Amino acid sequence: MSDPFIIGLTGSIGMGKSTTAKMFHARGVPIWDADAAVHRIYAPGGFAVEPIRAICPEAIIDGGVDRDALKAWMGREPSALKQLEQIVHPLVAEDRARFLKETEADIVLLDMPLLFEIGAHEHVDLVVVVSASAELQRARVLERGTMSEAQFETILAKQVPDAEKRARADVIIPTESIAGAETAVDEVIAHIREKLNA
Ligand SMILES: CC(C)(COP(=O)(O)OP(=O)(O)OC[C@H]1O[C@@H](n2cnc3c(N)ncnc32)[C@H](O)[C@@H]1O)[C@@H](O)C(=O)NCCC(=O)NCCS
Ligand SMILES: Nc1ncnc2c1ncn2[C@@H]1O[C@H](COP(=O)(O)OP(=O)(O)OP(=O)(O)O)[C@@H](O)[C@H]1O
Repeated sequence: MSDPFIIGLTGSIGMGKSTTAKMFHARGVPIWDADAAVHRIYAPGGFAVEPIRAICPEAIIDGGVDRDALKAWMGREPSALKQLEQIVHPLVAEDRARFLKETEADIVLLDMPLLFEIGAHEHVDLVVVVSASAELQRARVLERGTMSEAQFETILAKQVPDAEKRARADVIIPTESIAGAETAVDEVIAHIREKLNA
């Protein structure tokens, strides 16, 4: 089996990556989801549990990494996110490499919030960015009720700005509406299939 065509899907927090990734999945494109990989390594027995215990023992609850405890730690320790990333990112990269090695599909999609930040855009065949207005983004994230405004700002400040992501994208998928995003997803898949069959 030859290497798959790799779509790198990214977008800032709350811009609609997961929703758009599901649209690709519904059209037969297998998905690797970076946030889901973090959930796997944070679960009881996961690869991140012991390394995180070493830097923040109170974040380990019932054998797994507790996100609320991590967020509380981030609130009082400015270097917390950086320390976490040093543990999490290499483990997530290993998870991604396993997925790419094992897949038999001709097209796959990597759903990666930090595609540009970690330089992974250089290893994909097409960079797809989901984007909507900053107002819609903020409203959607705060509506979820899982993050405070301050936590949203901390994460946002760490991410490559939306305008820069748009400028670096091969394709932008607008996520103001479901129908608009679905049309754009159909176009992306048709374009790739055309290229693969040429
Ligand atoms: C900060 C934490 C505790 C927040 O957990 P919570 O369940 O509330 O949110 P969730 O994990 O769903 O993240 C929401 C979104 O925040 C953004 N985000 C998360 N971590 C980071 C980061 N280190 N840098 C920039 N953006 C980030 C992503 O867009 C993500 O989709 C959690 O995201 C975490 O442990 N992050 C560190 C690990 C990491 O770097 N993950 C990024 C993907 S590899
Ligand atoms: N095309 C769309 N049309 C309308 N609403 C959308 C669209 N895409 C996403 N949404 C809504 O926006 C919110 C955020 O979407 P989603 O969870 O997919 O974003 P995300 O980029 O994966 O977020 P995060 O980076 O925080 O993990 C959700 O409430 C979702 O229903």
